[in-house]
Amino acid sequence: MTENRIRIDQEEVLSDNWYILRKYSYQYQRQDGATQQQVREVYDRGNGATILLYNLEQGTVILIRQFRLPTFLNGYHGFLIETCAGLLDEDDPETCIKRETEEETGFKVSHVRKVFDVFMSPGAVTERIHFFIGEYEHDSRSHVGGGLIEEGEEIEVLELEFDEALAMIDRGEIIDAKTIMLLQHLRLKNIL
Ligand SMILES: Nc1nc2c(ncn2[C@@H]2O[C@H](COP(=O)(O)OP(=O)(O)O[C@H]3O[C@H](CO)[C@@H](O)[C@H](O)[C@@H]3O)[C@@H](O)[C@H]2O)c(=O)[nH]1
Ligand SMILES: [Mg+2]
Repeated sequence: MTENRIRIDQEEVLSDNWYILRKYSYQYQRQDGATQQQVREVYDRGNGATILLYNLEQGTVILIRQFRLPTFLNGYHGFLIETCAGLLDEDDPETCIKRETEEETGFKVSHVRKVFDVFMSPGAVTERIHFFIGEYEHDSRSHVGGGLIEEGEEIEVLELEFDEALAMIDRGEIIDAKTIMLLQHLRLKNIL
């Protein structure tokens, strides 16, 4: 598989509002050498970062709860439990996640560890999310968190026993992909 099997012929902006939705027309070369014209819509909202904060002594993790309209529209009550996360904007992933951690949870973290990065919805969205873990301490909390009121954020900070968070996946109470992946990562690598 090489890049030269793909030739972008046309790009049309369908919506350029908060983020950008484009329609692409491209030539796709199949494995037998035949070419095919294909059309796909792609949503570009930049890249993001997320972090699972954990405390080794207490055996706890920090998660957040906030309203997510797309989940509400798809039959859920909308108040999703997630790991802290944000869009990169102009920052590198590590700077972004440290900033988001303080904005959303109030904790200042100085050391974070990158674990992997992931395309979360590769059929439709360009976004690649950088995943981190990091230890938090109560005395490094500068405020109660909550996010930015002017951006409409109302973020509830939850401190949970790690085993309880894992049980919440089994009970269907945690249903966000990045959150499940990071909780399972801590267990798989015997970190907590
Ligand atoms: N007015 C307006 N505001 C928007 C719109 N879309 C997003 N916002 C606002 O833009 C801000 C983005 O906040 P961040 O904390 O930077 O991003 P996030 O929404 O938490 O996204 C993170 O999690 C996503 C879900 O897993 C990830 O997709 C993303 O990469 C990132 O990690 C939020 O205040 C959100 O309400 C929109 O269409 N209109
Ligand atoms: Mg966020």
